[in-house]
Amino acid sequence: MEILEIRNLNKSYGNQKALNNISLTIPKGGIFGLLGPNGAGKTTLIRIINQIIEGDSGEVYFNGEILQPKHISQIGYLPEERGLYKKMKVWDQLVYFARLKDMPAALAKERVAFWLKKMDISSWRDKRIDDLSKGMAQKVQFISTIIHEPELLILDEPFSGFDPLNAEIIKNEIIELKNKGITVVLSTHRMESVELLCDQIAMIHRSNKILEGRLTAVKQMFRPNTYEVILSGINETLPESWNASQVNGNTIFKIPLGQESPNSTLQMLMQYGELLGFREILPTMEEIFIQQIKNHSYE
Ligand SMILES: Nc1ncnc2c1ncn2[C@@H]1O[C@H](COP(=O)(O)OP(=O)(O)OP(=O)(O)O)[C@@H](O)[C@H]1O
Repeated sequence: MEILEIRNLNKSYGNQKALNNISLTIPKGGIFGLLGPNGAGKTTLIRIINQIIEGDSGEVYFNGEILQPKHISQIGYLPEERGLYKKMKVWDQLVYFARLKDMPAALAKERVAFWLKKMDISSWRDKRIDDLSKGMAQKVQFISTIIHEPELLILDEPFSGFDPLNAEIIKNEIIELKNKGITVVLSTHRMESVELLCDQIAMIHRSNKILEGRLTAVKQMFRPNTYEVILSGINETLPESWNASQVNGNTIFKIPLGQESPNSTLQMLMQYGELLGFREILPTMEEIFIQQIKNHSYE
């Protein structure tokens, strides 16, 4: 079952096309990476899902129903440009946001106390936002996004502004939310966090969807069919084309798989020395991202 289905969505700002006939299916549960270079159209799509702006044509379905205002309370949105009331105190602000999302007052207070404690920031409850550092305010904003336990969480660059320790805390919170069954849409330029967190991805470039699929399938799709080999105790001269190098007393090189099966390649390699390592090299998301953007930039 999908939580969001986007069909043939179009949006232009004047002459500037921001979304060109985008169709996407976001399954329930799991973390969905929405990727693309600057200006691709990601924020436009996220704003349409959050009903901040409307598409020109096309449809968005939430849990099988046409997206409508009643769904807002089931969505949590952490925008890239953060927005907290600077003069308001942390506690008042979080309770206010929870109430805006239809939470009863007693439950809202209970949840705010729970999250302040969980994030280890209970001592900040009476501080005003403009007395917090950027990273501290980000933590408060993160809590404001998840306080009403939405079914769908949309996080735009959730790690920006955090030091590595706090980024790790946020990452673990995202994993915990996913494990509770919450669907997360993660928009980020940090490919290492996509690699770590996402089950599925879609890539948008110049208003068009250029790639979609499970992360593992996408990585398989772009595998270079190349293996990394580590040998020690070489007893036969290696072919020059392997371009072997010496690292810590071992010989390391890459070979293409070609027509041979991995087993017969292994047997062939064993003739050359003691085989310490043999693994398929899979492309990183960073490599796939850069390659895809380059490939689609000349169309
Ligand atoms: N309010 C607006 N008025 C006019 N053009 C806009 C507006 N918002 C976005 N655009 C244009 O629409 C296109 C898509 O922008 P969008 O903000 O959706 O991209 P993005 O993928 O979120 O980029 P980034 O990664 O930089 O945040 C861009 O060409 C942008 O200049």
